[in-house]
Amino acid sequence: MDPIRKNGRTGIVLAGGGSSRFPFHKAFARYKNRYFYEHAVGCMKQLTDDVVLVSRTDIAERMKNADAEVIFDLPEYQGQGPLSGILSGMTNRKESEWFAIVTCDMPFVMPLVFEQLFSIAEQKPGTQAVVPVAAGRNQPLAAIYHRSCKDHIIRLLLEEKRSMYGLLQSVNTTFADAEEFDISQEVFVNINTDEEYKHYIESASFE
Ligand SMILES: Nc1nc2c(ncn2[C@@H]2O[C@H](COP(=O)(O)OP(=O)(O)OP(=O)(O)O)[C@@H](O)[C@H]2O)c(=O)[nH]1
Repeated sequence: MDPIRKNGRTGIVLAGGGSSRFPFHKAFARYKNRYFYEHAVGCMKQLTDDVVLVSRTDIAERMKNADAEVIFDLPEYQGQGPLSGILSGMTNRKESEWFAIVTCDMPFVMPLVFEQLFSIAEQKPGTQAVVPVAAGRNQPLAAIYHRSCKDHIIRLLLEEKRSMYGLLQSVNTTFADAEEFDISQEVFVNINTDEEYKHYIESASFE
C-alpha cells in the first residue's frame, strides 16, 4: 500500500458530548494552561493541517479561536454519540481518505500514537480501521478509520446501534498492541469525572 499522505488525512476531534459526568463541559477543563480540546487539536495538527472539531452549538462560541474548523453533528444524527461525530466529520471532509479520531477528554494523547497506527495501516492493505489496545482495552476513540467506514456507520446509526464496538465488528479492523509503541500507556487516559480530573491532572501523576 502507498504511504498515507498527510494531505489525505483529516483529524477529527470529538467534542459534541454532554459531559454529564463532569461538572462542566470537559472540552474546557485545563491541563498545563490549555483547554483539553486545545491539546487534542494540537495533537491532530501534528498529523495533518486538516483538523475539524465536531462540537455543539451551545459551546461553539467558546471555541471560536480554535486552530481547527468547528463543525456540528449532522442534524439527523445529532447527539447519537461518538459515531455521529465521526460520521459528521467524514461527511464534511469527503475528499479525505483516512481519519484520525481523538476525543476532547484525552489531554495526554500524543501524535506518535497515530503515526504508529498509520504506519500499521500502510502495511496492511484492506484494513479499514486501526485501533490501539492499551492495558487490555481497545481504544476506538484514539484510532484511525478509512473513509470506507462511513457507510457502515450510517447503517449502524440507522439501526440505532451506537456502540463503537459495532463498527469495529463491521469493518476490517486491525488491533495494535500499544505496548509496542514505546510510550507511556497513560497517553490513553480519558477524563470523565471530577475524581479522575483530580487524580490525573491536579495530582500531576503523569507529565
Ligand atoms: N460530535 C459528537 N461527539 C460526541 C457525542 N457524544 C460523545 N461525543 C464525544 O465523544 C467523546 C467520548 O464521549 P463520552 O466520554 O461519553 O463523553 P460525553 O458524552 O461528553 O460524557 P458523558 O455525558 O459523561 O458520557 C467525548 O469527547 C465527547 O465529547 C456526539 O453525540 N457527537
